[in-house]
Amino acid sequence: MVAEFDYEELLKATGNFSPSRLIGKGSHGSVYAAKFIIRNNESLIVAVKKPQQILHGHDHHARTDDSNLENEIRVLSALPENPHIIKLLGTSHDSARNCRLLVMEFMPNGSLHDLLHVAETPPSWSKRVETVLQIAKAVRSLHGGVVAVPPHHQPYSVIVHRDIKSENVLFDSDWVAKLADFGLAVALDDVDSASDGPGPGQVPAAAGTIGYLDPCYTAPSKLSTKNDVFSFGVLVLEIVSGRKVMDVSRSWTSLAEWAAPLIRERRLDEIYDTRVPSPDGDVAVGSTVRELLYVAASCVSLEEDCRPSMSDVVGGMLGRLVRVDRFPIWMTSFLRGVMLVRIKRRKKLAKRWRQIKCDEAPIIECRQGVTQYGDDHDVPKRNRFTLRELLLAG
Ligand SMILES: Nc1ncnc2c1ncn2[C@@H]1O[C@H](COP(=O)(O)OP(=O)(O)OP(=O)(O)O)[C@@H](O)[C@H]1O
Repeated sequence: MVAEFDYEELLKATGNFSPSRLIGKGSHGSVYAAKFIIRNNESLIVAVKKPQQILHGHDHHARTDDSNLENEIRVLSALPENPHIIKLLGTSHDSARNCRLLVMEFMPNGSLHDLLHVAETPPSWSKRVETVLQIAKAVRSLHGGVVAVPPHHQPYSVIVHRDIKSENVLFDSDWVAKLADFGLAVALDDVDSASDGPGPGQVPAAAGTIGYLDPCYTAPSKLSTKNDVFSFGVLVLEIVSGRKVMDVSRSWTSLAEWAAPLIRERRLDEIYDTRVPSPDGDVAVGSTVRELLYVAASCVSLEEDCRPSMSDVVGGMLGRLVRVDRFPIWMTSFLRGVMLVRIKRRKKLAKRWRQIKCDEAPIIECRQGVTQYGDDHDVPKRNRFTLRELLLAG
């Protein structure tokens, strides 16, 4: 059940949708910050998305184009909560324009696009790795890859986002990345793959953003989760290289076309973002970033069947990547060493690397030959270790 916000209150909270409250504009709508005073001068800021007005006919009368926004509301309200997917807070009805508005959590730290291409300080390698993993988890959950669905959630349809790009990855106040803009998303259960064309229940026309768009998605009937896997691969290349996905000022125009041959020839250092020191300066970070590029190369393969599923991507990353965000690299490497020693001693654990927990904060997630995927809470307790336990076991 989606909460209903009073339109008059939204008007007040956005200063009548004042331009000073405008935080972003897309091709389908404008997003405003709405400030509510809750109690004792405490305020809560939410983001409100309003559909675009388009000029229509000879007399150029304004008409509201709310089809994308209605689609976004439908998809977001059907999704279970996920820490890496933008949270829908509710809707509101503008009776004058006869359209609905979407109210969602406010993401104060802007988009990944701005962090990569506009911010003065480019992100560290650890931030990049963390963001890739968070987005991979978000897309995996859309594709239905989460095997352990909490009991209060209904199983849900496979959803293809169709517009995965750095502009649609937003950061919350803790710099956690979340996937946003579900205007083009399609629930595969809702469409009849036998019938192309506009209208409810029919497969929508192919759509997406140039540069991220899967070249195999040439007709409505080619709609599949593999389209998102391709866009995700491009996004990873963008994150590692710090380059824009389309750049007409260069000899190449598409990032995927430029990077894929370099990865095949193992010329990975030519792809790294040169604004930050090479990741190869640290063994753990270097191998992690190289791993990301191999994942990206398989995602942007022109053979759809060669692309991994998002479950494979997340599982592979959890199995091989070292999370370097919470502790210095030397500490994660040290803990990895300690864990290896313990594994040798305890044959029982040898085949089942899972996760090292440090005072309940996961720092290394390792899974080998294990096909069960899921978030941190899915990992059985007996395979968790605290820092104290590891040091005592040393
Ligand atoms: N919850 C939010 N918090 C903060 N800023 C946001 C939020 N949602 C969107 N924005 C900003 O508004 C911009 C436009 O939003 P969005 O991409 O959802 O609109 P759109 O019309 O669907 O875009 P597109 O042209 O990609 O279809 C985003 O790029 C982002 O900068």
